[in-house]
Amino acid sequence: MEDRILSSEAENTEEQSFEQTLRPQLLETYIGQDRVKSNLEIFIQAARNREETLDHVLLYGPPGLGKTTLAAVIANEMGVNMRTTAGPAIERPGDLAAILSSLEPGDVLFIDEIHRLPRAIEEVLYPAMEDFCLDIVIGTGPSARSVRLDLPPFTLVGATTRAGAISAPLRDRFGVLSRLEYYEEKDLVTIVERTSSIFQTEIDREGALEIARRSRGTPRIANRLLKRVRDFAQVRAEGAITFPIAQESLELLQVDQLGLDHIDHKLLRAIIDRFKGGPVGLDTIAASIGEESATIEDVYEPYLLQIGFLQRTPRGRMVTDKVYQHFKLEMPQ
Ligand SMILES: Nc1ncnc2c1ncn2[C@@H]1O[C@H](COP(=O)(O)OP(=O)(O)OP(=O)(O)O)[C@@H](O)[C@H]1O
Ligand SMILES: [Mg+2]
Repeated sequence: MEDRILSSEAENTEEQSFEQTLRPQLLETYIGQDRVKSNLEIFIQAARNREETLDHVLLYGPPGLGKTTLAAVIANEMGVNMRTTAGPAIERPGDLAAILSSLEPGDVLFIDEIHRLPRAIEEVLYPAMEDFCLDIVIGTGPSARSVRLDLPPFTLVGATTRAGAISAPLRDRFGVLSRLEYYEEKDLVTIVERTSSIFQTEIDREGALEIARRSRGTPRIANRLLKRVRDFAQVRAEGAITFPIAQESLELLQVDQLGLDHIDHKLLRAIIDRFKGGPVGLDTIAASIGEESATIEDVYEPYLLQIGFLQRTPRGRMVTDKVYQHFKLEMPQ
């Protein structure tokens, strides 16, 4: 997969530490996702009033929409500490048992990429989530026996980009399932303005709007584009970001007006030029542009489906009228 300024995944550790400084800490400063937020607000308030732990929460949705950020916000709002781990980091049941037994009462345990937990480890989680206990087998063979250990009450917050990959028994043990959506333009404008003020960079409304419009509904991309536009503004315009500055620098970065780049163009043009606009099977498209089917499905396609540029049909993918208009092409008969 190529490097891509519009990738919705975090690029490297430098970007991760940059993001860390931009994370809102409270529900009030967490922008957008109103439906998810107002539900959580009620559950958090209720749990606090009863002096109980919050129900286990599963956060799901595409990369860069704020799942990790929201997990930390939940812990902050509950006034507890958060322990963080990730599905692929837990290799043996004992690893998870060690983490669970080191929690303090009320803590949030955040498991990122929870769909990648091995099945044998998932099974350790079931009694932990349900009854706050661990079943440990001591010894082997005929003398083996199972011992039950109590755990402090805790809240599991799981995050995943692939809700469909989570097993039903695990999914059923979460009391709160929250799906994060692509952000509306107005919320991305607020995010861009907030980040600019943290950067102490001047930006006007039209400049912020132009960056928001090209950010594919994703705060991570909005912040990344802002950072590049800010560099451009410093060199060309004494630092202030205006509409023409944003527009010019995003053109240079080859991000088009809808936030599409050369990879999106390549994919869409291949369907138009080689397959008459579709329908065409995913594997055929993948072979024709030299990409993995899974990459197209998980990384390239979701946003194109979201904006109604692609459609999934039983016979494969099809481009829509909007794509012909966007490329100023004649619709085929
Ligand atoms: N609601 C929000 N308000 C303001 N900034 C946000 C919001 N959501 C996300 N961000 C910013 O976007 C960046 C990415 O968010 P985050 O890392 O939480 O996404 P994620 O969903 O966990 O992504 P991944 O699936 O890759 O783990 C962070 O820098 C964060 O500051
Ligand atoms: Mg994350």
